[in-house]
Amino acid sequence: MNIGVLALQGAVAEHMRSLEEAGVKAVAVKRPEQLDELQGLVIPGGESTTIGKLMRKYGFIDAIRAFSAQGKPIFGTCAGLIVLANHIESQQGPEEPHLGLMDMTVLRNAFGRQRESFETDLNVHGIDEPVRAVFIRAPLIKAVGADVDVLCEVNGEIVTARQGHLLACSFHPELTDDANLHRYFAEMVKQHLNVAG
Ligand SMILES: NC(=O)CC[C@H](N)C(=O)O
Repeated sequence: MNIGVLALQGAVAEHMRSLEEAGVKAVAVKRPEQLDELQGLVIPGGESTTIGKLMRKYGFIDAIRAFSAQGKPIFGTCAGLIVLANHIESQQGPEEPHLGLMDMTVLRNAFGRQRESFETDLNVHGIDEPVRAVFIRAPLIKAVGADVDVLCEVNGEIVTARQGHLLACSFHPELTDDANLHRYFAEMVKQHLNVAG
């Protein structure tokens, strides 16, 4: 089982390390053709506008939509969550969605004003151990569609959600040495492989 990490911009090496820690072979994805050999994909944190631009430039938008249409799991963290959302808002107003795969409204830099970054332990539904999370100019999920399950909230704000084979969190799980959320994602990929045969 190979899981790719979209390697256009952002925390790529850290996600690869966390996946290896979860017992999975991780691959840095630089070309859309590589997706054919992969069973799951992580879209890392970084800067969503930059990641979106590079995805358009290198032909990743249609390729990742086709990957998702096969039911292959995708995990977006922080900017990666923004890239997955079908509605994006910022302090300046609405923005064009990038992949538009997950039915949710996200607000960029939502924790940015009060505190640029912070670290905390979270209880995520479906994971027994606490998940160590680092928030860096993090987005929050303002609203989710009927098919989306909320897995974690901080002070009443949604920070982790799942829509079937799509998982998204507004923090950086890869900047800690706990790989609990990566193990959870690896399990989603294994389950899809079992169903797909
Ligand atoms: N740590 C992050 O990925 C921050 C996301 C970034 N603030 C954005 O809006 O794209």
